[in-house]
Amino acid sequence: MEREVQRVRQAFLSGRSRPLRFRLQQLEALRRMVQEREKDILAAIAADLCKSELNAYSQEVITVLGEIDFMLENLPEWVTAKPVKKNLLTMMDEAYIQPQPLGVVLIIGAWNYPFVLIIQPLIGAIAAGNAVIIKPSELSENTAKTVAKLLPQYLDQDLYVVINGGVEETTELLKQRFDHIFYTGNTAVGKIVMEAAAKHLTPVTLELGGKSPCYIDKDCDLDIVCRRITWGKYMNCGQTCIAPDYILCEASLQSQIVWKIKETVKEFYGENIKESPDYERIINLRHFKRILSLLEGQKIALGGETDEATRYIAPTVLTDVDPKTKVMQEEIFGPVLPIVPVKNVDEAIDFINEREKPLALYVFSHNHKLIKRMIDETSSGGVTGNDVIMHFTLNSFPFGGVGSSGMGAYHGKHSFDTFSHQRPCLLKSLKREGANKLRYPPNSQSKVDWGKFFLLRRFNKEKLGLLVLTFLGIVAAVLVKAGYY
Ligand SMILES: NC(=O)c1ccc[n+]([C@@H]2O[C@H](COP(=O)([O-])OP(=O)(O)OC[C@H]3O[C@@H](n4cnc5c(N)ncnc54)[C@H](O)[C@@H]3O)[C@@H](O)[C@H]2O)c1
Ligand SMILES: CCCCCCCCCCCCCCCCCC=O
Repeated sequence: MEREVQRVRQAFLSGRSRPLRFRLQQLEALRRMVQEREKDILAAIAADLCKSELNAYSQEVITVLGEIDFMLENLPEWVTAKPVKKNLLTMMDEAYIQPQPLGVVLIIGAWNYPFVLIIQPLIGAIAAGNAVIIKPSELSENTAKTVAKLLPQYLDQDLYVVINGGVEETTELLKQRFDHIFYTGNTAVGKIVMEAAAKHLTPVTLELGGKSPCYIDKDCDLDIVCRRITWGKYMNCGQTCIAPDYILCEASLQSQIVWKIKETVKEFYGENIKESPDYERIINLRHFKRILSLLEGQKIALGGETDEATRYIAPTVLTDVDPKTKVMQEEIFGPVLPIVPVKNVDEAIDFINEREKPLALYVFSHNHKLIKRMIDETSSGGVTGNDVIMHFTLNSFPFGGVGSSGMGAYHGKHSFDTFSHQRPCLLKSLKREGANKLRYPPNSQSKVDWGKFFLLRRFNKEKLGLLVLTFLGIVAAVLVKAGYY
């Protein structure tokens, strides 16, 4: 492992990942890989998650292609140095921020969207000029193998390397020194990753999970609300980090919600859900049993049917759920939707704020003020009003958690920034030494007064201020040269 990381570091130190032209070429090659090997990629995702190729394409491949195009379009502007505002003491100098690559980045992916969750951060890391080691999830082994086979056929083989393996290999990998670690997965392992990173003072991005609430106000169109929630909850069989985890609403709305979700489930997946190409399965037996254990003692208002042999769990809704029960203590990550009755929006806000900060928050209402209030008075990684999941699709948004749902963010420019160091560069001349005397010892009250004047004085009108400051700067330089202080 150590030798492999060393090899990637040597490739980074060669400097070839840095030029803009190289980054663009690699991103184009990655796009070619996705286009030319689409069938292999879709077949691998389908095998891992019992997912139709159409769904694999719309949930994973579209996102990846969109992200590559966005990078190719904007990268030339992002990599250029950005001049910054100067003060009087540096007004004759060159001052700019130059984004630079961090070095060797480790990307650890999760199994639930096994392709996009490693390739989307990879796009950002390449765009920022880094070398990358990718560790896909061992639970989605078909996608892991396919990515390991395809990437070296299209990308620089020494700069971008896939290492496959489970806990043992990841543990070994985490002992190595990286310049950034980007981890997607559960919160418990997130802590392990952060602890390992701390040994080398390596910065981390942690894309974690949590229980994302969904508040339904009585002033709304329940048909539409339930259709949108049904889509986001049961997509990928509930195994989506930003799926609505549970519903908060007034008790009287419950029966209507159950009825409308039931109708929508029929509309989406047909009479025989097991036969639907749009309904996936639970990833493995451990998760299947974990989700079943969450149903114990609950009032099942819809679904509840299961089949261990195929790891099938029907779209399920629980009503009158007690917040103290197990289903409300952990992220469900399966097709089970508890409804917890609350009296009103105040109680819903308190309920959310008494718990860990979620990755996403959803609020449905015709009342725009109520939605704004919910946003103002709570915290979560992201929010969507009157829909679910969709904020993930906008790559101008930073995607990430807050508190126990994660730290750092990515997508689009935010990925580029995550994998870059914003380096402040100040280029002075060895001339004009007279003005510099102000800061050299011995210090004096008049030097401090001039310093206060140059650095702290504010002028209302920017242009006028600059003119006055320029004039005063010249006067000061003359005074300094003439030895007046
Ligand atoms: N925020 C996001 O973007 C996002 C996306 C997808 C999933 N998630 C969250 O991830 C969770 C589901 O994923 P998961 O954790 O089951 O995925 P997982 O089991 O695939 O684990 C994630 C990664 O961690 C590694 N890993 C597992 N145990 C480890 C250990 N002891 N030491 C070091 N590495 C280890 C695995 O090899 C894998 O690569 C959910 O909580 C979900 O909300 C978050
Ligand atoms: C039929 C064409 C529809 C076009 C696409 C519609 C938007 C699809 C959005 C899918 C979003 C997938 C979410 C992936 C979340 C991954 C992170 C968490 O697990």
